[in-house]
Amino acid sequence: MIEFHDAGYGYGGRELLTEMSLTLAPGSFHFLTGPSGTGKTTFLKLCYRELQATAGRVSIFDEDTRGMERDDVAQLRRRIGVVHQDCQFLDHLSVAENVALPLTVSGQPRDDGDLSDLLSWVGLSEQINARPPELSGGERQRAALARAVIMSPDVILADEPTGNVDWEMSLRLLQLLIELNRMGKTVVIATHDLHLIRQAKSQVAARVLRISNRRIQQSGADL
Ligand SMILES: Nc1ncnc2c1ncn2[C@@H]1O[C@H](COP(=O)(O)OP(=O)(O)OP(=O)(O)O)[C@@H](O)[C@H]1O
Repeated sequence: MIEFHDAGYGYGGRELLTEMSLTLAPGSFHFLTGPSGTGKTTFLKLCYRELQATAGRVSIFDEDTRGMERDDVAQLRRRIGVVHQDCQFLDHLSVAENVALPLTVSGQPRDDGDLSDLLSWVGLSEQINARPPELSGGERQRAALARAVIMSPDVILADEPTGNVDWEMSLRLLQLLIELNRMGKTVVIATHDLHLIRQAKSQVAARVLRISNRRIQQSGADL
């Protein structure tokens, strides 16, 4: 589904990630971990072609992402939902409108029943008409997850989705991501939280990608 072939990336010629060869198979569940600043967000950006590898090659859905046309990139992004680390929203729109934004932007019809089901799945039924500044940290993360999955993507990339929330909320978010994986979605979660990785182990066949010394090391979830 997403394949790295001896891929590397550097900002401004300074190598950050190197010699990455790995496959994120359809329906797989991966944690991506490593100290702050080692390149987790950068790796995720390579996975949705926000960045292009500066060495080697990254293929997404069997397509080489080098020199891809803008339309092809847009097409590919529709199949990938991203939960960004800072989960930005448009503050003048309601939670429901923010979550539905990917549909609006791509000119697709919005089914209010489906939207309400999705918001209830993430536990935000009460906040449908709230504005983003009224949400707590955990509610924002769940709204960001709902927005990432509204287009029914095949892949979900979550960048520190439990960054600013307490343990109980982290588990709730993890549960939602595990449910998505059970529906057949490929899931990648970037996190510092080793407890979260251990917690997932009993429920899902998670693999761990650890960034160390500019390279990605793969292992099971036995930490
Ligand atoms: N646009 C950019 N231009 C130059 N350097 C950048 C850019 N984006 C990130 N970097 C640098 O690349 C390195 C890796 O950043 P990245 O955000 O991928 O790390 P991370 O592992 O996700 O960090 P954190 O856990 O703190 O979120 C950092 O040193 C960062 O300063």
